[in-house]
Amino acid sequence: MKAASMNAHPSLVVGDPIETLDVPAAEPEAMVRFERISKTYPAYRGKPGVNALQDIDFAIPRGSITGVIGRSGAGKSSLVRLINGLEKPTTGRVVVDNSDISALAGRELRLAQRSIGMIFQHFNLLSSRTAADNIALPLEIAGWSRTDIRARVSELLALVGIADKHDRYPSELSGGQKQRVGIARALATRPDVLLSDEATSALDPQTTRAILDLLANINRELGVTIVLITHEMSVVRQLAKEVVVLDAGHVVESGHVADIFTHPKHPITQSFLAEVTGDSLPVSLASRIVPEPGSHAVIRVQVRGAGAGDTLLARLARELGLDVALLSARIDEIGGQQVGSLVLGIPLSISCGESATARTLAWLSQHQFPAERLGYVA
Ligand SMILES: Nc1ncnc2c1ncn2[C@@H]1O[C@H](COP(=O)(O)OP(=O)(O)OP(=O)(O)O)[C@@H](O)[C@H]1O
Repeated sequence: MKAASMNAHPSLVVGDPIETLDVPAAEPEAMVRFERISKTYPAYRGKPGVNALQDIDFAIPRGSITGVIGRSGAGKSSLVRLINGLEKPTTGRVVVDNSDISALAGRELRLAQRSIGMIFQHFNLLSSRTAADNIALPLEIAGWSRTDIRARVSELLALVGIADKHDRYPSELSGGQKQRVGIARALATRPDVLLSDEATSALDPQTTRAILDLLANINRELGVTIVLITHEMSVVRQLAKEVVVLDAGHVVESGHVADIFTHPKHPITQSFLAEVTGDSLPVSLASRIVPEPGSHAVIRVQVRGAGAGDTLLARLARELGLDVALLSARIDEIGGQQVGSLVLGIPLSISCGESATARTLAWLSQHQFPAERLGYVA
């Protein structure tokens, strides 16, 4: 096994700090590092080869919860199978906890895989085993004694909140309870990394919330690095602090969730975001917006940070002398930060006219508030 330099790709570690400091902040230590990865599935029985991943070069910080989001076929599963060594990269290497997992095979690979747990969309439990026996399986394979297995399984059932389901078979459990068994089984051998492959996609919103809360607790209390593979931005928003956006086998955007949510650059990220933040205006306001000048110009402004919306209104009044109307506001908590958008009405009085709107847009741009003009209200 080869130890790799932590500084091999300093600009590519996901999660540069949000604040600008005089002294460059220390780079977070990587738990998983993709180094110039490509993955091509060869042509097979007349089917053409597939370039599933190309130029993948980023790191997942130790102890983080990192979301990997992409549409179907973007390469998410291929990426996750490279982390646990189920697939080998065509070029490049995958370094997990300072070991090149792509170079391991046989017993060495199986040992490394014990420190990487995985949970699945359809839970993958054995129907003929009880909850306790499903959780015990990886411990049996690892050669634990019966006494140690019994104690560890009880501990794990309590950890995931289903101590009373010890003797239940999967068919007697709800989807959420089955996923709790899956999580307990994945954590049995005390892994450093937990891979979640669409683990909440088959669950209803309330159960999804409970499972994501459980994963957040596990990350906080056990320090396990969590990699969340998903096609749902709402899952990334609820749980992840870092996000990597995959499209057609390429990383198109990566960074802090709050940054990506407030300044999405790539069209695919923008389309994911529209699904959760909903650029839609309240119906009563949307129906009043017209293209011809009326009493107010309507501007939507992105804000972030506690109290940022109030501060913005106060500054517009103080610095531009404008009596701005707040037409609609939406503030959410994303990646631990308050982010949202305000829809403002800028008065078009005879004295200020269009120039007030132009001055407001210039001021917002100068102070780095992303803004767009939506039209006018009468
Ligand atoms: N074993 C394989 N052999 C050949 N092609 C494959 C194999 N596995 C995946 N692919 C192809 O690689 C591309 C990426 O697939 P992958 O499953 O990694 O994407 P994904 O983002 O996980 O998609 P989904 O969300 O639908 O599972 C797709 O074009 C897929 O058809």
